[in-house]
Amino acid sequence: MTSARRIVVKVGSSSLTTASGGIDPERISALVDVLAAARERGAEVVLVSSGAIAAGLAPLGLKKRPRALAAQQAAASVGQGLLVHRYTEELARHGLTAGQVLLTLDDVTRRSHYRNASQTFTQLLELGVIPIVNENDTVATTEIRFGDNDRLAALVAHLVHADLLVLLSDVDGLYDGPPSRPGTRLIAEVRGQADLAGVTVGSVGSAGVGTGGMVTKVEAASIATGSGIPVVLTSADNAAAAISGEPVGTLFHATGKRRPTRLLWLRHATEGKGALLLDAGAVRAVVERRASLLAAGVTGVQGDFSAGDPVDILDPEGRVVGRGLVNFDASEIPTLQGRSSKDLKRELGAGYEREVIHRDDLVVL
Ligand SMILES: Nc1ncnc2c1ncn2[C@@H]1O[C@H](COP(=O)(O)OP(=O)(O)O)[C@@H](O)[C@H]1O
Ligand SMILES: N[C@@H](CCC(=O)OP(=O)(O)O)C(=O)O
Repeated sequence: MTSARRIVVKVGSSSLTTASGGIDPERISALVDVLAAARERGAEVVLVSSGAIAAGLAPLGLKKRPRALAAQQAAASVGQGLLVHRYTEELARHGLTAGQVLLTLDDVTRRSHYRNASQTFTQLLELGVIPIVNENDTVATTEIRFGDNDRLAALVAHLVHADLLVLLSDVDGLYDGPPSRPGTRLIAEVRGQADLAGVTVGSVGSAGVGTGGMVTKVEAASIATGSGIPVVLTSADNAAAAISGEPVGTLFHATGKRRPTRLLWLRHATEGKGALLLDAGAVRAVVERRASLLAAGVTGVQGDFSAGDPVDILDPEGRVVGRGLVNFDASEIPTLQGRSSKDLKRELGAGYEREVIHRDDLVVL
């Protein structure tokens, strides 16, 4: 870990705000000092920072995080600029440059968009810029929202081929139960699911500015470690130690190997915009042989989706067995289902010979 060259650091709203809820410039300044020191040692750093909504509250005269999505989006719109301005000023003290990257789910699941995001990160890092990432809250509707920056950070870590993901929160690690309960103990290392068996993972802390609490952090750790990236979860006060590889907080060891990034997004970040029902033979082909899904094995369609959208695939009992990017609109499926590719080509033309979902665009869940 001491040799981590490319590090994604995620900081939560709870670590950036004052007791009264606004953005705390001193905490941003302290974090930037740590990131600059890491850069000085030759590490490349990507920062995923929450805090746009929190930063927008005071200028709008709001006392706490609003409930309605539109009001949160307005707060984020006001706050994001202020937040990035703070980072830009603080990084400039160290002669460093900030670059803002705002992502929605749609930006990274569609193949062309995903490539754009990847190229942008590569270019920014080559230029020595510190990318500051957040969800594009102002345009993210429920369908295209990640909803929490913990998962976003895990997916970004994978996208940029990071060696380490550091999740900074207002708690110094994962405890075996919500730390407000007396007697809970810090878990220093997690080597796999078994180590989480007796752990009660609770929701947001007392300040109420964060989203998702420990649940989304443990999920993020599982996404990252499952594809070969170790994760350190600790408080922002321990950021320097965590980035330098000192044993602080909770270390989640890598458990799996790297997989194609786009499929990781498809598995962990998307929800199906509809569903395709499969017969038993198609389920076997897709799940066991990892084959493409052909029209012949489709028995029904649910929902209203367009070609390119993620859809769930269901077995004859209605259980979700996979998710993929579909090649046809929902309205076209009834004409195609149950028919062989040859048949479709003869009757409808060569454009209809293609798979309903190509195996490269499909994950088995
Ligand atoms: N098992 C647990 N271990 C540690 N913290 C927990 C646990 N269960 C719930 N929490 C709560 O999760 C909170 C952190 O999540 P959150 O408020 O979403 O922070 P952030 O803004 O950093 O994303 C902590 O303040 C803590 O109270
Ligand atoms: N995108 C939102 C933060 C979403 C989020 O996950 O917040 P947090 O749980 O504090 O990391 C914002 O900038 O306010």
